[in-house]
Amino acid sequence: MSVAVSLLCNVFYMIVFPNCKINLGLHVTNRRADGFHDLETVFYPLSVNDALEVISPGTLQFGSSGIAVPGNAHDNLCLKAFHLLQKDFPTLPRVNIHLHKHIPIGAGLGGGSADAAFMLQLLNNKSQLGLSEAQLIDYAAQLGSDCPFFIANKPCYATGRGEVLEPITLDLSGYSFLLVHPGIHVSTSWAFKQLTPQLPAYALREKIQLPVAAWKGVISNDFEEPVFQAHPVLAGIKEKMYMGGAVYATMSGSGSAVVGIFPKNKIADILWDASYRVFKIR
Ligand SMILES: C[C@](O)(CO)[C@H](O)COP(=O)(O)OP(=O)(O)OC[C@H]1O[C@@H](n2ccc(N)nc2=O)[C@H](O)[C@@H]1O
Ligand SMILES: Nc1ncnc2c1ncn2[C@@H]1O[C@H](COP(=O)(O)OP(=O)(O)OP(=O)(O)O)[C@@H](O)[C@H]1O
Repeated sequence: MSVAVSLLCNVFYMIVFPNCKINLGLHVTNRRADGFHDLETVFYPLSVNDALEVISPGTLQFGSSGIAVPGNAHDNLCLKAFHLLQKDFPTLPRVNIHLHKHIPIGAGLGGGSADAAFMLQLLNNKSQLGLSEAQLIDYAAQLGSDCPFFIANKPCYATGRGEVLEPITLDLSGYSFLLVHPGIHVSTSWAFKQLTPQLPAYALREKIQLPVAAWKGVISNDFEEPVFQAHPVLAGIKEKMYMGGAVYATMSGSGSAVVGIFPKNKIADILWDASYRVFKIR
């Protein structure tokens, strides 16, 4: 490719909409020597989205609007994704990034991981880096345990740290979803420390294929016990969802978002505290 064509390829304006995930079942099975834990879970993508805008070439800049992202902007996962690729592709043109943050943070919805994974994919496509899905998953795993899932971004049974992904057939399009985040920020590393890893009492990989109506009391999230104990309001949210007709309800990841699965277009009109963030995905 000539220099002129290669430069042209790197001139782009792009907006993508990173989505969130929920965990359906989650078991922490082993504490590892590297400080992480082995787990098994089923990841399911849902359409609550951020907006990620990237302009190239530019001066390397990051700005955000919407929900305030805690911490220093230099540590934002979007920039970390850029720097990670730049290490291996030193000629990667600098980009101007704007993130509009809509996915609640510290909610177990993987929003930061989604932003990072979408950034990797965008740079790979627009700057024609030629990375395969497997290579992108390797990069994503360096940015966070939830991050590789968003490269696949389809229902997956996950093991390892969360990066060993096996796509599964799980179509929940016949249901509506209610996501409630009461504003409690749960630290993921704190949540892992509350658990004693153990082998699960049932095979999640098989039980997830049962009808959703059979999941209650079968498919569980190990984090619910300690996180509900620390924040009893969360158990109340889950209970309200069942009272409102949810077919299944669970906390997502290490919390604190609670998700209810309802019959299609039959999400109950539950009155929530005005400070809660409530999302209906019909
Ligand atoms: C709880 C889940 O959301 C379930 O999908 C994920 O396991 C969390 O993934 P994540 O937020 O991407 O987590 P990371 O950013 O990789 O790690 C944050 C911290 O959580 C703990 N951590 C995370 C993932 C894992 N498999 N074992 C861990 O022990 C570690 O203390 C780590 O320092
Ligand atoms: N683009 C980003 N969006 C959100 N958080 C970010 C971002 N970049 C860095 N962070 C940092 O990551 C932390 C957690 O982000 P995230 O929203 O992925 O957590 P979470 O909802 O608990 O997800 P998980 O399911 O991965 O635990 C925040 O406290 C924030 O400081």
